[in-house]
Amino acid sequence: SQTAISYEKCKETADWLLAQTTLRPLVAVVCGSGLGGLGDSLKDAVAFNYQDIPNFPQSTVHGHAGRLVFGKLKGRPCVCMQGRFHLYEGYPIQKITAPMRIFKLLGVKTVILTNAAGGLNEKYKVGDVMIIKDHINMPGFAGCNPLMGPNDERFGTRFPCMSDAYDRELRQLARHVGDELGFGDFMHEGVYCVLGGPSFETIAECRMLRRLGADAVGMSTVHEAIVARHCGLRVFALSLITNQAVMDYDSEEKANHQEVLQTGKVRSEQLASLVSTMVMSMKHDSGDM
Ligand SMILES: Nc1nc2ncn(CCNC(CO)CO)c2c(=O)[nH]1
Repeated sequence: SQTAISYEKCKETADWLLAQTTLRPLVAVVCGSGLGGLGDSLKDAVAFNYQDIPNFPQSTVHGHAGRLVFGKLKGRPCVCMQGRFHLYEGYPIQKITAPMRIFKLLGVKTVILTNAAGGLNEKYKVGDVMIIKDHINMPGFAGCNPLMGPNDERFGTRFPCMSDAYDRELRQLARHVGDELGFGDFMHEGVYCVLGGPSFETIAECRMLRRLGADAVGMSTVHEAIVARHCGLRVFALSLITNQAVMDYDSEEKANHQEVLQTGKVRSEQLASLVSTMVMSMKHDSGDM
């Protein structure tokens, strides 16, 4: 059901948060499975459990804390979601993406989305990082799109363009910062395909998605990116490759969540320094940070 999260509800939540902290974040970071550590590196942090925030959904997935953390990354005001929401948890898609609209009403300009994903591109190794340059919205093909239903012009236009969803400048910045930090040999740029989950994809589905041009497969991020772009936020997104999707029938490999979380631990501090260095280097003069 497309239970719309109304402008008024998002505004109520944003106003509640604005009353709780003097921080005014310009960047929001969404931490994927096992990448919640990013939120622990915020300075002068003020944290809210999702269940204490009016109209906020609750995290139900192991590896997703369920906290909204306001603080500073290298001196820049940020807000970090430790735990995000997925279709497979049974949430209406508009509940999953409501935080993007709340960030917009908080005055956030840029959203950084991170996730754990399976590698479809044979060049990718477990632990690699893929900068998302574009997405394939499989659920969207079947009408499962967060913008379905009446459009609220106060957020954005009825038919938003998605050909520029993943900000080119921020992708260039990420590649530059990655090279500076010596991460170049495990960083890639590619196409992320979202599926509903919670079952991992079959071998036939992996082979099909690869043929369709996908480099990584996951169960999140795309819905948030669409809603963020609809309301005019800049979007940067990256995937931590936590396993290689199984591509041939005689392979013994089996995707599992523990492996996803384990890989997240290995890379999370490097991802934290990539993201925090990006946040520090983002343009501020023109104020469209
Ligand atoms: N093959 C494969 N590997 C993956 N690693 C992480 N994810 C994203 C899904 N993450 C879930 C389960 O770990 C938790 O949100 C996937 C996926 O969907 N497929």
